[in-house]
Amino acid sequence: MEKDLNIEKNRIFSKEVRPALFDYLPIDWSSVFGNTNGIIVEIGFGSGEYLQSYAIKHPEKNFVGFEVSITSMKKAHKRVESLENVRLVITDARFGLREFFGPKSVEKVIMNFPIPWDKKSHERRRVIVPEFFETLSNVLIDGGTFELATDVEWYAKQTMETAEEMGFEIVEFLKNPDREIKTRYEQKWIKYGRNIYSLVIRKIKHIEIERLIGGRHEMPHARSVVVEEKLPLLHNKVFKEGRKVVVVKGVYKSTGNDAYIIKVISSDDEFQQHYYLVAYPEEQGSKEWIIKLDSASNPYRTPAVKWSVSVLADFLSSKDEQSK
Ligand SMILES: C[S@@+](CC[C@H](N)C(=O)[O-])C[C@H]1O[C@@H](n2cnc3c(N)ncnc32)[C@H](O)[C@@H]1O
Repeated sequence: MEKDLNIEKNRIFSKEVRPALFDYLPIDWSSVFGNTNGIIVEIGFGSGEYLQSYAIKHPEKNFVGFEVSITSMKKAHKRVESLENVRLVITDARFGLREFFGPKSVEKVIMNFPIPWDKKSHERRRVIVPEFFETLSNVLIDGGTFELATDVEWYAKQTMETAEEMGFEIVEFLKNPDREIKTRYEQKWIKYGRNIYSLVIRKIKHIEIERLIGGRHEMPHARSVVVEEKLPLLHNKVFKEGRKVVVVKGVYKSTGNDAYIIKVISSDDEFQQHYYLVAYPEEQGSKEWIIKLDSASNPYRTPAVKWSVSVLADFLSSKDEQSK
C-alpha cells in the first residue's frame, strides 16, 4: 500500500498533490481534486480516524490533512487511500496552510488535541500563535471557521483570547461535548477522566498576508569564479540576513569528479529545511563554477533556500578574496 505514497526525498504527499505543488504555489486545489468543492483542512491528523470518518460523511467536501510525523502519515494513508476527496501532506501546517492555500480558499480548519507545548523552551513548536490567526484571516472564506478540541483548559481559553484579539468571533465553547467522531487522543483522555473542551471560532475580518513563496516554484543557479581553497572554510559557517538563516553543516569532496556536496540547514523564521547544494566547475579546470541545489534534495524554494545559493557563491568567489 505504501508504494502509492509519493515518498520522494524528505517529502511525502498522497496521490497527485506533489506535481501540482512543484509548478506553482498556492496550489490549485480544484485541479488536484478535479472539482471546486469546499475545502476542509485538518492539522495534526494523527492516525487519521477523524479525517476518514469526516470525509466519508461528506463526499461533497474536499479534505487536506497536514502531519509532521511519518509514522502517523503511513497509518492515516492506509485509512484514506481509497477516498477520492482526501489528500495528506507531510509538512509543518504553519507553513503549509499559508503557502499552499490562496486567500478565501478554505471553509474550515480543524485541530484535534494538539500538544500545547507549555514549556518556554518548546514555545517555538506551538501552532496556535497570533501569526496562525493571521494566516486563518487570509485563507478562510468569509465566515469560515477554526475548530479546536483539547483536554487542556488553559489552552482553550488562551486560544479564545488570542482569537478575539485577532478579530475573530467565538461561536461556541463547550465542556465535555458529545462529539460524534472521537479521535484516538480524545478516547484516551476520556478514559483517564479528563475534561474535553471544544471551540468554534469564526472569521469576520479578511486580511492580506505576505507569503514566503507565491508563484512559480523554481530555484536559481549561481555562477561564480570560485577559489577552491575556500570550500572547506564553509564548514559550520552561519549566514544571516533579515528573516533568513543559512548554516553549513558539512562540505564533502565528491570522489571521481571535481564536485563538492554542501550540507545546508536554512530557516525562514521558524521554518527549517535540510538539504544539499552542489558546487562544481562549469568545465574541467575552469575557474567559473556552478552552485545549485543537488538533485537528491527537494526543499521548498523559500527565500532562505534561494539565498543559500547566492550567499555561498559570494563567499566562495575570488572577488571576496581580492577585497581582503
Ligand atoms: C497529540 S497528537 C493528536 C493526534 C490526533 N489529532 C488525535 O486527536 O488523536 C498531535 C499531532 O499533531 C502533529 N503535529 C504537531 N505539530 C504539527 C505541525 N506544526 N503541523 C502538522 N502536524 C503537527 C503531531 O505529529 C501529532 O500527530
